[in-house]
Amino acid sequence: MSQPHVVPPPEPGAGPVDPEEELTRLLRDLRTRPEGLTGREAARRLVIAGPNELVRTPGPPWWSQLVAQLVHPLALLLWLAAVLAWVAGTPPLAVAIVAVILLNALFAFFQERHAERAVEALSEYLPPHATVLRDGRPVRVEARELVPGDVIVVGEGDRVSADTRLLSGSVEVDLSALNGESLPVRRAPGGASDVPLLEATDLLFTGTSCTAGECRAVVFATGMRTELGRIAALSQRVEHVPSPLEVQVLHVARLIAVVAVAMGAGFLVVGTLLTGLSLADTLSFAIGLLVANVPEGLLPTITLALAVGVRLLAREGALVKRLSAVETLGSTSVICTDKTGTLTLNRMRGMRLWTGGSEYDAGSPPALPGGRLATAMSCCHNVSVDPDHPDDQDAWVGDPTELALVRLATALGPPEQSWQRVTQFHFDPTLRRMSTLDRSGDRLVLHTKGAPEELLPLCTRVAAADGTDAPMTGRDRTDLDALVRRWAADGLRVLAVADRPVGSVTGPGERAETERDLALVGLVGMVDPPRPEVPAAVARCHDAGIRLLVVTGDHELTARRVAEQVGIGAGGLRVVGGHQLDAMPEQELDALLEAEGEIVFARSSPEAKMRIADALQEQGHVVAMTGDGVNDAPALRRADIGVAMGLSGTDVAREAATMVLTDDNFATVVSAVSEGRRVYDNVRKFIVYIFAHATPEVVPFLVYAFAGGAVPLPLTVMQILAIDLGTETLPALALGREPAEPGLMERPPRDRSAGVIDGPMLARAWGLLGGVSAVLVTALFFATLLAGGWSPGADVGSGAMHEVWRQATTMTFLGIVACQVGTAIAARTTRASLATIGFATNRLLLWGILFELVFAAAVVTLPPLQVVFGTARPEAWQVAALLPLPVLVWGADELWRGSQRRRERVGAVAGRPGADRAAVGRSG
Ligand SMILES: Nc1ncnc2c1ncn2[C@@H]1O[C@H](COP(=O)(O)OP(=O)(O)OP(=O)(O)O)[C@@H](O)[C@H]1O
Repeated sequence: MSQPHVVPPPEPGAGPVDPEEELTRLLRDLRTRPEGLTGREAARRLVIAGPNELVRTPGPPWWSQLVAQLVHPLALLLWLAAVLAWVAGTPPLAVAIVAVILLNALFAFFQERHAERAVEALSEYLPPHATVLRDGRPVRVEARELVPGDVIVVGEGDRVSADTRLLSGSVEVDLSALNGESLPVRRAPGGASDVPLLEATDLLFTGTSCTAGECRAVVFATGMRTELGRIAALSQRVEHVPSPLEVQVLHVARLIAVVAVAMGAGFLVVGTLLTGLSLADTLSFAIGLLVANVPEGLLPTITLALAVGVRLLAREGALVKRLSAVETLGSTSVICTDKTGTLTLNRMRGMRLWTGGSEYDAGSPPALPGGRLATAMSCCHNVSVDPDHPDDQDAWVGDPTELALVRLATALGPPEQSWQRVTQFHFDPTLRRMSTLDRSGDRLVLHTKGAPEELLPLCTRVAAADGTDAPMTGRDRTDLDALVRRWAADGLRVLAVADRPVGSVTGPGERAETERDLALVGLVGMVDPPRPEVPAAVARCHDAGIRLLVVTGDHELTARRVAEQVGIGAGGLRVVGGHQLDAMPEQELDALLEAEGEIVFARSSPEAKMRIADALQEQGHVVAMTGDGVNDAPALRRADIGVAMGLSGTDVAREAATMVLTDDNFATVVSAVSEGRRVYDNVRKFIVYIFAHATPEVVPFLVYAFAGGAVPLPLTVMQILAIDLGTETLPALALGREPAEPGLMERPPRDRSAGVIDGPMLARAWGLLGGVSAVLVTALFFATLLAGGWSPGADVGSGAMHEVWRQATTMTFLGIVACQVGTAIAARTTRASLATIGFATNRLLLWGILFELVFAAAVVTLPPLQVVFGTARPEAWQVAALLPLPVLVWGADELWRGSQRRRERVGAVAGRPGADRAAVGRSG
């Protein structure tokens, strides 16, 4: 025999526990019983043993994160600029650039920490839960409250929250979290004890999940004393994986940096050869171009915008696990949703009843005390009833379908005998039925319920009103079929209920052998009303060009009716049955999915979800897929956005999903898509804003360079720094918080392959906004020079002309600031007019602009800053000349957007709404 595996004592003073010792000894060592602990004892142990939590391994220290910000490629470029400035004999400039690098790194560092915390905080919204016996009763507690000695109940889809030894029942578990092995293994009490701990067949470990079955197990280790805790190197930190958006922007930023370097180097040549400037002058000038073009704050600002999106989504009931999911959500083009609980309320109520050959209204059921239907319904379920208040139906906990059946059974009248469960065959979503084997005295009866299509073929007899069985004839089958279809067409979920006396107990492996030769005892039709908010959410999807597919386990007609009730398939609805889909070749499925209209996939299996997701993705769609069961996990992983249900979903599905809905509501998926679109739009808005300054900063330089010495330098490098890293920062951040633009959910989804930065957007930023600004500030520069008596070629190096030149560069600086105010207001919308969104709807931006103005005023009026930035106090007429600038820049853009909207309307009238709207939606 191998060494016993000894787990450290659960509490000080107690002896070590060997989880594989004989069960009674283990229970004694843990000072517990198969009925578990009392609530008071558990509370006491919690204080001593501490919460059942894994201590997180710390990530890299804060300073290493900060250093990383100092050495990323764009920062290295700035370091290069600083060195060049030093070499060129302009130490103040070098110092200024180093200051910029440091400030920039700090800014990025704090933004990223902020973003990380936003994602980490999500785990607090969704604490794992466990069902534990306390005072002999199953209660649901947070997993952190489990203590050694607790007896927990583990069911299908649950994540195991502590290291435990099985007491009763049997389960299949997925150990992949511990050993990477993805095939589920069976665990049951008993078994050899001389195997490695992880292979013991009667132990369950933290982090594994139950894929089938149900069991009770006693906790022998919690928190860091568990196997998972011991392998504590398993870091649980949320890693920041750059989102596709960030990667794209990084590429563009690098490209721009290369262009900036090329421009700087080019200017070095042009400047020295053509204009006869000194090398030092051209060098500092080239540095200016470089600094002007490098989009320093862009990446951290995007990360922050995504993190803010994550937090807002959490408030709306959608917990997103990855930052990048926010942007993917925005491009969702197909939502595959299940029906029960997502489109409907998942509040089942029995409506109709068929038994003994007659149909009844379930509201006034026949009194059938001891009837076989009532007996079967009250035996075949996993609803838990509070033993102290068995009649309090509101306190019953369980699957809504089963709750409805148990309530109906109670209304029909209590069974004559009391029944004890011997074993059960769990509800299997592929077989669509469940059975229990129950004993009453020496009678052993199998009770089965499930989808009629699955159960009726297994029935050979029908129970008559007097309780006797008659053979099921072909005629019976036709009539029953018609009845099921009639009820389903009214939107009812129909379940068939059957029984069979059994000779002897069979093992769980013999399901097919046991579930046969059944007698049908009744049919039940249940209603599950649609959620009131769903029709509006469906309409929003349709406006937004998002297609909806219902993938449900329910009957075709039931699913069709519910889909129609909420407006799915208003423009054509096709219903595909499970068998039909299974037999469908891939090309046919592709053709079906490519065709117009919406589809209900009824009686579908979890595997079907995978097929559908795959086919849609291959067609270039971005697919959001909802699911709640264990078997849904692969499809949830496969979809672009796997959406699990927080309330009714299993732990396994929640883990596989990218997004968890805390309210299980379809409408929340749609809100999340809208939030994703908003965040993506806002990222584009601040890119437009940040890029727009490049033209007015570069053009004056080019004028200077190509004037061959006749025109003095219109803007100093220090002034460029004051704009890029001073005045402009807060408005850019504020644009990331812009509210959703009208029409956000009325345009088609973004093309999966469309870049965040595209031609039209650059044309708007550099050409329109930047171009107008460049003309205006250059005019202002010349106007100031000419008003001061300057003539081309005049020496501005000293004397009165030097003062005039300082004023002129100050006006270029202030002109760019004023134009950027106009740009910020223009960039707030991509298509809509300012009037439709309202001037004051982004308060943060107004504060940002105020900061910008105060900062600029300080730079030109405070003497120490005047020295640093080479500025002069402007005169009154010059300040007055700045006032129209924001209006002119914004006005030009407003006119352009107006013309775009007109074109779009014309396009819509011409019958090409999609194409044109898509183009406009993409243009910056
Ligand atoms: N607890 C149960 N016992 C027996 N049969 C059930 C039970 N729950 C559901 N069924 C049957 O199995 C069918 C499929 O159920 P399943 O839970 O897989 O899908 P669903 O909840 O109807 O659909 P959706 O995938 O839209 O949530 C149901 O239509 C019903 O006939």
